[in-house]
Amino acid sequence: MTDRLIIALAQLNPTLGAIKANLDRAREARREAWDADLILFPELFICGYPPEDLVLRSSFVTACRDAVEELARETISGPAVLMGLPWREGANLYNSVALLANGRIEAVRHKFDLPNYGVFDEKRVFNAGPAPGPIAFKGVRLGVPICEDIWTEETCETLAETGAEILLSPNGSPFERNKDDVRLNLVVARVTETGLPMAYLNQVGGQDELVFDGASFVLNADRTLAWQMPMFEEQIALTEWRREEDGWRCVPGEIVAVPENEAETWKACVLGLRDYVLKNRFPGVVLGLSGGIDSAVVAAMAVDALGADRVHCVMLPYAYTSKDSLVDAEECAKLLGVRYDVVPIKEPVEGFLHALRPMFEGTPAGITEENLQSRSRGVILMAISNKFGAMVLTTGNKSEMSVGYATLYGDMNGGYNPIKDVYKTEVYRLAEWRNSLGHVIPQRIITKAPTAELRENQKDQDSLPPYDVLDTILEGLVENELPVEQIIKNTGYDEALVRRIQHMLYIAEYKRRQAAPGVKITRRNFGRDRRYPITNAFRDGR
Ligand SMILES: Nc1ncnc2c1ncn2[C@@H]1O[C@H](COP(=O)(O)OP(=O)(O)OC[C@H]2O[C@@H]([n+]3cccc(C(=O)O)c3)[C@H](O)[C@@H]2O)[C@@H](O)[C@H]1O
Ligand SMILES: Nc1ncnc2c1ncn2[C@@H]1O[C@H](COP(=O)(O)OP(=O)(O)OP(=O)(O)O)[C@@H](O)[C@H]1O
Ligand SMILES: NC(=O)CC[C@H](N)C(=O)O
Repeated sequence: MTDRLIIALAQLNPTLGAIKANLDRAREARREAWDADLILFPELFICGYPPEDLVLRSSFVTACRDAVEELARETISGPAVLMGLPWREGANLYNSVALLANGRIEAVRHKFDLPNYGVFDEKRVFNAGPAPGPIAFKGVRLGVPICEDIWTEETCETLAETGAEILLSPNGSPFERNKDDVRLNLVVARVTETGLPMAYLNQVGGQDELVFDGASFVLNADRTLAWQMPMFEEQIALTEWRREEDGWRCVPGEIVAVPENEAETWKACVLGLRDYVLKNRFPGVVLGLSGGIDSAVVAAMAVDALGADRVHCVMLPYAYTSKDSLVDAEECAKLLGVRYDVVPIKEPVEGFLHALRPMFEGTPAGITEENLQSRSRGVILMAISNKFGAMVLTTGNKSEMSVGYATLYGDMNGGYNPIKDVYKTEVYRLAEWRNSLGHVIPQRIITKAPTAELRENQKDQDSLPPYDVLDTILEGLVENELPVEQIIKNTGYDEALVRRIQHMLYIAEYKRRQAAPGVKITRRNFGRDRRYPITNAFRDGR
């Protein structure tokens, strides 16, 4: 029995499905933490989280098991390992953690509480394990509740009742604004109920729409914070634990400051974008830079994510593109230091109009002709992507995605959208915040009235309410699922307006189903968090 343990917390960024690379990263982490007794990895680290239906493939589960067996053999020397992997037992498949020590897999525990809400679908692919007991390691009983297991009381309570002395929780907990506070409150509750200290370890990195922020921490039994690890960065923390009269205590270590508000959102968008591009092996990104706020913010995020030399901006002017837009786009590209090209779309637009003239003869010009401009830009950006390999970024913010204010197969073209879950009012705040670190977005882009420039003197506010009004209504409808009547009562807005926005939101579902994925930053992103039918005749109170 020991009275001192060094436990390494490996807050790392796995690549989903890259089992060999993740195994190598685990080996490297073990070397870095060679003096530790034990190294803890995030939930399902060997394959990355969330593996979704990949775990339904027996070859995938076998490859994970083989990799973990290989690592186990190496634990003849150096630190023991707590490693997450999918674990098959007869007909059951569990989301598990294995203790690797003395050259073998010494113990396995399974996740008891499988999350099945929001973005999570674990009951679809995993079986719930039996209530786990502690794992004995060097004479210390370690409780290993896996992520959702700490979101309810039962697992930690069982672990405490069956003699656990320290709680070590591996997590795959995706980012949402202010979620670090939610997690801290949960851990405070579990620590209070059990009287046990807990190390909370989270994955870091982007995985499709999800961003894992890390922000791991250790809370002692007296509820004092012993460690706070960084957000959005890898780190291996060597935490020292001592047995004292009233139980185990983590010796206070580093407490790093975590970003908040715009800084937190910006970093999440940047990390989500960076990992999507790098993990899918694109050489860089290309986007249409219009001289408007959305594309300017996306370009700045892309530069922060990938470096200026991997970002290509293209201005695609037409008859309605103003002189200011041309000047602002060029200025923005200069400030960002990116490659900038101008490709006029007059000829393609006129080519389409010419081809359609016999059929369209006598019809009034309108949305159809406006969309041809957006679609010509979309075709050109995709051609640049095909030719040079860079992925197209699409730039629709959450306000626009909500009400269908974007052209399908036009400005909706693209592989990824870093601001998909960011409302327009927040896009402005992000631009101001980013400029406070270094001027990259010309001020006029932030102050001028938003316009799609698809016809003479067009302004977004011709067809939409002011964005602060729109965003308030949308937050009620999307984030909070409030009844229309409640939103009218809360805000005092015109009933017809709120009903119109609800209608626009519902009839744009078909567009969102065809939209590129983008970083989730809210409680309810358009993706897995909010699964509305496309064919939907329901309207509140009608
Ligand atoms: N339920 C459904 N299921 C499947 N498909 C459906 C559908 N309803 C319509 N459609 C199809 O979709 C077409 C309409 O969609 P679409 O072609 O995109 O065109 P639409 O939504 O009619 O027009 C685009 C809108 O976005 C605005 N816009 C465009 C570009 C940029 C910006 C900006 O500020 O960023 C704003 C523009 O002012 C206009 O209000 C229909 O013609 C039909 O083919
Ligand atoms: N003249 C243009 N040159 C290059 N890209 C353009 C141009 N106009 C539109 N785009 C692309 O289409 C997207 C949708 O733009 P649009 O100007 O229609 O509305 P927006 O949502 O206000 O965007 P932004 O604020 O970037 O202008 C832009 O973000 C940009 O990527
Ligand atoms: N992987 C999990 O079990 C995550 C679920 C948990 N509620 C979280 O977001 O942290």
